[in-house]
Amino acid sequence: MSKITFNYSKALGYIGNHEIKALEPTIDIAHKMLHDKTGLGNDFLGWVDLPAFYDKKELEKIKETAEKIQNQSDVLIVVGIGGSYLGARAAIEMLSHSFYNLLPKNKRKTPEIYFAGHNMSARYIKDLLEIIEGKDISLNVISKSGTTTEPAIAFRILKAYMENKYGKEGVKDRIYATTDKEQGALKTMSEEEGYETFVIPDDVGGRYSVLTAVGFLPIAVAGIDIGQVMEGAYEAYKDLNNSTLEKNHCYQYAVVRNILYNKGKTVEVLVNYEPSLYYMGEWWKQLFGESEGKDHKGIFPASVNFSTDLHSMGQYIQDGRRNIFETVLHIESLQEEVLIPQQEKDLDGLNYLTEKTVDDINKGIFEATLLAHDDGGVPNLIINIPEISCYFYGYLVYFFEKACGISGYLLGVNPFDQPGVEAYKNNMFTLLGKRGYEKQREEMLKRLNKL
Ligand SMILES: O=P(O)(O)OC[C@H]1O[C@H](O)[C@H](O)[C@@H](O)[C@@H]1O
Repeated sequence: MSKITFNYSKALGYIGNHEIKALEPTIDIAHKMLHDKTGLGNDFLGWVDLPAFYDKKELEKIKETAEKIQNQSDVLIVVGIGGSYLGARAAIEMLSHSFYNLLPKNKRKTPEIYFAGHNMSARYIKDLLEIIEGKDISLNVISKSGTTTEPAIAFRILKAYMENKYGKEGVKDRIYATTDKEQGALKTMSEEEGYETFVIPDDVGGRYSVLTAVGFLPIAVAGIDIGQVMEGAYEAYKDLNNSTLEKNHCYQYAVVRNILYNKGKTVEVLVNYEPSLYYMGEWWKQLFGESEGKDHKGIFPASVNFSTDLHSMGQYIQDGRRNIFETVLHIESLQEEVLIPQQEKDLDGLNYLTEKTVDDINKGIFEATLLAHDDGGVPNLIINIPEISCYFYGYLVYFFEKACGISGYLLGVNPFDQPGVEAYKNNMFTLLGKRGYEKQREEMLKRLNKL
């Protein structure tokens, strides 16, 4: 089976192979820290061996429940935020029809899937309630802590809506909770209300949790083969379980991005040429942003969608401040073939392209951009993905998770905590008047010119 590979030849004008070699001993240490669980954040390394030692019974239970949801409902609502949302959305967007929810019933045997709890927009919730009106609904609420405000509020609203529709007894069979095995409000509520629960292992943090029930239940409901996803992750687990830089493309990526960072390339832009990879970029940003952005350091992860953004952000990348490098998700071969039709009168002057497919043009844009950005002073890293498939989704997820862990250790941070996200939460609780947060309220209201 072909593999995901890493190519940094378009960064060699900025870094030398000797610099990569010089990091070999450090990489060996970082590898051991991850595998022997001796580094910072070692309580959260359950994801490292997950593809080899995952709970097979749980996976079967997920498949059965997914089938049940497919049969019982027209719609699945997935409530979650951050790591309890992005991985599933990335998989469903990458591996399903581009217009999945709009497909007619005879073309899509699986439920429509909507996400909630990842924003606090009244408008979004109103519109969602309108779109699900008259349809049969199942809901998967996902929260590791079980206490995150946005999904908890969205769940409260949707739970009330569902109880009104199906009764308290009826919803027992339609609400599925994915949370900690014993802690948190969601766990307590699920026990009290009698919801079926799925467990997020203690030692797997939110942004590393897509290969557990967190990602797998919604992904399976969409009709995606989660066994194949795990197979891909397992292959990555085996391929990347060595610290030989020459062989380990994932570690090469971690090393190269750190060398570039140390040379002032502080922004990494993840590039895709397939709209279905948009949420892969969102997932990747959380993974790297929360893992590395701390102690006043870390690469700023950004993402762009080409060729759309070549007509907007392309200007900045080509010509703006030179603190950027790009990492391109390059899909080597696409199944879909769309031909460019010949026209008798060549009014738009495009007849010279009629021997080519749309994907040929997309690849042409990729190669042209690669050279242009190289000329413009932007190092380009390429991650070659043989094709868009469940298997390579799993492989890619594990590739990035491991690169992120290693990269964080190279940077000297704990890649498995996120202390920075608490700041806004504390302010919010204070301002909204949560009990126990009264102390700074007055001072905060003054700062907002509300007193
Ligand atoms: O799964 P939950 O506990 O609800 O957390 C959801 C998300 O919220 C947080 O604030 C964290 O910054 C994220 O790392 C996490 O993925």
